[in-house]
Amino acid sequence: MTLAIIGGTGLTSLNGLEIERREMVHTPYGEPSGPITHGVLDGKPVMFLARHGYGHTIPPHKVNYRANIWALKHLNANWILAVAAVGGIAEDLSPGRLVFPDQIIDYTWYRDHTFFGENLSQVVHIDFTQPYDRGLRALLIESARAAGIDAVEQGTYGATQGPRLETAAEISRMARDGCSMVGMTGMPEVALARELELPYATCAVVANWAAGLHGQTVVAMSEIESTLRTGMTQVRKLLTELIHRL
Ligand SMILES: CSC[C@H]1O[C@H](OP(=O)(O)O)[C@H](O)[C@@H]1O
Ligand code: HPA
Repeated sequence: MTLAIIGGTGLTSLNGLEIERREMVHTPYGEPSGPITHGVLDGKPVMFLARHGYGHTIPPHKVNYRANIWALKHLNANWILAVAAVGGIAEDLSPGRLVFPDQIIDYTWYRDHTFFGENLSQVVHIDFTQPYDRGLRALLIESARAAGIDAVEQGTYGATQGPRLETAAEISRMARDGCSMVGMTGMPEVALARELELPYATCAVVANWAAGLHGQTVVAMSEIESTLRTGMTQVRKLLTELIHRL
């Protein structure tokens, strides 16, 4: 049974991964973000894919989400753990914290968002009431507690189009909508995983307060980068616990 990890901003490689090989998969939907790395992490088989490419060259609206998810399914991944950087909207989502979203609102547009859009013998509507896999989320929560990580165990991810950051007014609207965090890659990734029946959960790292919050006049990329560096050390600790529970 193999865990696939999709690494986002701040996670283009996995510390401690014993790499066995890298494999490029050509999919009916085009090329994934890069080769899939097969290896062993803490004694268990793992696949790793850098969402924005290994040199972080693919912006969020240009990621080929369909090719990425299709490739992981094709390689027989059993679970997908997505690692993502987000801006914190809710009071408790301060920079540096980990959060495991349980809901998502899609504000993206014009992305290839379904495998069921063409060449069908009948129309398919998947259930998406609970977008994230309950079992994998439960393991994330248990793993964080075991690792002594003070993670926020639920929240609503608002997925924006990017690549620009949001205006203060957009963040106010998202807060009114019930979003507790904001990122640019949550959709359509999680929906595509559900379409292919791949259990998927997200571990998000809060990189910054979202635009306009807490008296902030600009969102500084330098601050985001340094917060993510420490956040990813926590993610690595979490992975050790998670892997032994799968
Ligand atoms: C200000 S960084 C924005 C960038 O980081 C997040 O990427 P990912 O979800 O892949 O970690 C966010 O969605 C944006 O793409
Ligand atoms: O403030 C943000 N907005 C959108 N995506 C993000 N990813 C990290 N921080 C942010």
